[in-house]
Amino acid sequence: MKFEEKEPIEESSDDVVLEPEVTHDVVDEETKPMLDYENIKSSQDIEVPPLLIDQVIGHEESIETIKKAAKQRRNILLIGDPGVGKSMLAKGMAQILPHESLQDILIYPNVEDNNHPIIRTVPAGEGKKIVKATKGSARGHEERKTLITTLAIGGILIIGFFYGRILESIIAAALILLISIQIKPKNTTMSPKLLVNNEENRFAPFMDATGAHAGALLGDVRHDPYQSGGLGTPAHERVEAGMIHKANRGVLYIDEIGTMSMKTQQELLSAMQEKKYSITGQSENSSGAMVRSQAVPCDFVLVASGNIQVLEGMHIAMRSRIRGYGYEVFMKDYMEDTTENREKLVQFVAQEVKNDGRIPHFAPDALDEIIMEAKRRSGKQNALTLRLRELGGLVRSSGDVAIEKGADLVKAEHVLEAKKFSRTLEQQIADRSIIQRKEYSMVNAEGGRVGLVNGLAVIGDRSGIVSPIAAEAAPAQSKNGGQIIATGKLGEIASESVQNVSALIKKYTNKNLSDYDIHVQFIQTYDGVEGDSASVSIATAVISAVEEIPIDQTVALTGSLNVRGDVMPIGGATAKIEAAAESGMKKVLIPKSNLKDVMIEKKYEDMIEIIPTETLSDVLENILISGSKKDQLIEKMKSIGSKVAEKVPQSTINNPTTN
Ligand SMILES: Nc1ncnc2c1ncn2[C@@H]1O[C@H](COP(=O)(O)OP(=O)(O)OP(=O)(O)O)[C@@H](O)[C@H]1O
Repeated sequence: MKFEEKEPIEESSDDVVLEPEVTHDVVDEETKPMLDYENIKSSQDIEVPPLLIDQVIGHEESIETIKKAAKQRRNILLIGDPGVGKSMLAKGMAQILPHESLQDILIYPNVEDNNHPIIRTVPAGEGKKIVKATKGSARGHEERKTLITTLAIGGILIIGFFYGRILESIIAAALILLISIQIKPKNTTMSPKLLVNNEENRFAPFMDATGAHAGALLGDVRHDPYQSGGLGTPAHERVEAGMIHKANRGVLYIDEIGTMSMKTQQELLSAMQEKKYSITGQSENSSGAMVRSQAVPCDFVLVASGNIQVLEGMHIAMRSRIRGYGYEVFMKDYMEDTTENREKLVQFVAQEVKNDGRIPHFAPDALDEIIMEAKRRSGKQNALTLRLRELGGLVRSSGDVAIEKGADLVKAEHVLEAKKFSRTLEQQIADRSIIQRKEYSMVNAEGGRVGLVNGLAVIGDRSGIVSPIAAEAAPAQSKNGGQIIATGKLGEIASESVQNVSALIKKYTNKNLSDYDIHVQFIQTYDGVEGDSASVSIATAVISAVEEIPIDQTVALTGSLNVRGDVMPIGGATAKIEAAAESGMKKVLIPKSNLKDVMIEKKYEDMIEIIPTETLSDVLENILISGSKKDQLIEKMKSIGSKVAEKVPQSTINNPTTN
């Protein structure tokens, strides 16, 4: 890794203009800057590329595909997590589509069939001129008509007064006025409406149709209550273009396309196929439904996006169309932690500051802090998160703190303060639950207890929580064998875990779980707690209950157990370890394969010992309180384990899969 190979600060510090102040409690590398900031005093010195596509960070392959697609005008399906830059890529694509061929779309009345207005396309910028010219000449006619009418009425009234025929002259004047209102110069009724105007567009249009209803997407015709007697607004004046038409020769972007109704997707599909789509009133009860324009061009590139579940709600033909005439792109949620990518993150900060326009630029120590946060949020040792919308939130709130403190530049301390108060809801719930649990002594951080284990879970994206699990084993009540009774919100997971470990328990303890009724309870669980990583904890609690060996309450644990007793990797290792430390635990057992993901804050390093585990026997050895029962159990497990290892080649044993 380039970063690992970087020289330590001692050797390069002479060259650093602004040396990062180390006033904070970040992980390991706090004593050396994350980057060599030799030539920059702050993020202000970083050049922000003018084109949006060049501002997208960490998605080089996706950008390549987008560029290729833009050249050939292909459709794109972007699948990825929220906030990784899907809509940014789509906007960027619009900027690189050829814009010389943009068109304005005009709609004209149809003298032969009023309800079937005529469509005409002209080069961008011409539309407005045409409308202006016809409106100008119509205005001239109108003015002449008003002048003639005024003169005629005035003349009649004067003659009437002169000859003493006042009543007759007023009636005649009123008649002339009525006739004049009814007569519309041909130019007024025939002047077109500019349906789509691309006059001032420097780039191909980008239309975000996310959540748009059918009318907004496909176009609509307004209702007109005064249709009879020629008093109503002419049909062509009531026609409104849809986003598909405004996106003509540009990009139509739809996020979460799977949530769109099948009917609308079907219509969208036919618009994509035909590249033109007539506008009609979307409401059946409206007079607009009688109007149907000539086909309006809608030659757009579709960029659809969403997370992987979006595919379920997507019309099969729509997906096939994208596959056949475009590309599917799966976007990454992290990038490798290299010097180059760290530099890109600095560029990202510069972009966010520029786009926000209200916050100061970032000093090198604050940039370091952002890079460190990107590392932590990735949840992996050698990675940087690409969920940049959320990281952008931290950039903005750090800027707000700096402004509040009257600082010219954002410093590391401002980022650290922003991190404290811009915690997610889940983090706040986790914090509060730790305090609450301490207050009510719900988490045991001392002594030994049979059947009670301090499991660890994650709520939301990255907030750890200690989740105690209690198990009780009683002789089976039914002749047909024991039951697994799991209470709490994770009942299903508990049952599955107990079933999975029953073979192991039989093997290691010679006890048949079907002779027992096993009660498992997740104490005080919250909605949204993920439970995959609870299986090691459940197995430990059950074995402790069955064998009556107490569990060390100063130890917390996490890990996923397979049916052979191997401890498999889990997610959110860092958050879980930090939660265990916050709750007063002295040790934490984590899967060995997760060691590389651990990036706990410095302050926790002395608070808790991290013990890697590979097998259930490693776990039990470290968590059960010593005594003859424990020694017997561990010995047995080890002897069985070594027999298995002798029979099965090592390569087949160590074949972990991620849960
Ligand atoms: N890869 C990236 N490079 C630079 N900035 C990014 C990137 N990803 C996200 N951002 C920042 O986050 C903001 C939001 O990103 P964007 O709207 O493109 O995300 P998204 O993937 O479309 O999210 P969602 O699916 O929730 O709509 C962008 O405007 C930009 O400021």
